[in-house]
Amino acid sequence: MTVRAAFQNVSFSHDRKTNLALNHVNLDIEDHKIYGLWGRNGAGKTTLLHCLFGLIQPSEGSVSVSGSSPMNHKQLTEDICFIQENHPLHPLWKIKDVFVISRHFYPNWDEEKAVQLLERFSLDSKMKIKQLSKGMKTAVSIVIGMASKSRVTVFDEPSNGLDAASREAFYALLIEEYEQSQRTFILSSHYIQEIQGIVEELIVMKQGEIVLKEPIDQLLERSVYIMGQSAIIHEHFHQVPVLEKKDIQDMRRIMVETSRLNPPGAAAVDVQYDQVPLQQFLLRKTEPEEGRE
Ligand SMILES: Nc1ncnc2c1ncn2[C@@H]1O[C@H](COP(=O)(O)OP(=O)(O)OP(=O)(O)O)[C@@H](O)[C@H]1O
Repeated sequence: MTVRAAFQNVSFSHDRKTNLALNHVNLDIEDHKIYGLWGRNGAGKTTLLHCLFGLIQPSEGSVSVSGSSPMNHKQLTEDICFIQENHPLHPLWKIKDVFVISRHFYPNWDEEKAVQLLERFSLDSKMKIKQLSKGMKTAVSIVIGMASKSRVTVFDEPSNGLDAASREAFYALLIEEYEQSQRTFILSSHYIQEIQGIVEELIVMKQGEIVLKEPIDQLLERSVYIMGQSAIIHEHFHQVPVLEKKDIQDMRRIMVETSRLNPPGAAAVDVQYDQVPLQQFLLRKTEPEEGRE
């Protein structure tokens, strides 16, 4: 796979103090993948995306997109499109004006696609931005991202304000576009349940660091609940690192990572295994250290 963008040992502080919003981040973004970006509030996702888009310069390390630094690099707009949450659109513009501006901004702009997608969201190009609801504005920004044809397209909280039908339309569009191109998409979202069926690989941040970058299927497979009699769980799994423990009367349920799970004779033990909802697993994985059991 071709690496389209790379972070090498990137650190960044907003206040030029020791408080690092990005802490020695190393990350490769490959061509033709759908990534999810997840982290708790303040984890560093926006700062990471701003570095990728060249809006801020790392205090340390380097970022490259298609081999060049994205800082003040106008030509890179064909390689990267960043659709922010509440993407800034002038209230007096009509949607068709937005398309004219986008055509100048994105060298690979696909007007036919833009018009087609607008219809999918039941929007009229003559409508002014100020006439649009929150969800309709989000839909316009999604159309920009899709029709930009940029190699790396970032959608920050892409379903902001979208109703169920529009969300479904967005994810269907994303898959269509992904299948017909070599594009890479990054979906930054707090709603992991919504994106987990779409993304191939998940990047998880905690306190400025990348704590996980893994195919989503693998993540789902290796996070398990083990349930059984407390005494049995204790006897057979007391050496396994536990992410979460719950006792109900004489029964115990523990959350573990299977990659670390190798208890002797586990197969013969009378316990039940269950898949952990991804959100629960991620919450435990990103818990502040002192909050962990
Ligand atoms: N303009 C700023 N000035 C000072 N500190 C900032 C600024 N923007 C962000 N930070 C700090 O940088 C860290 C990372 O913030 P960032 O906005 O990148 O997180 P995030 O993961 O996008 O959070 P959220 O999910 O809440 O949007 C936080 O500790 C935050 O307090």
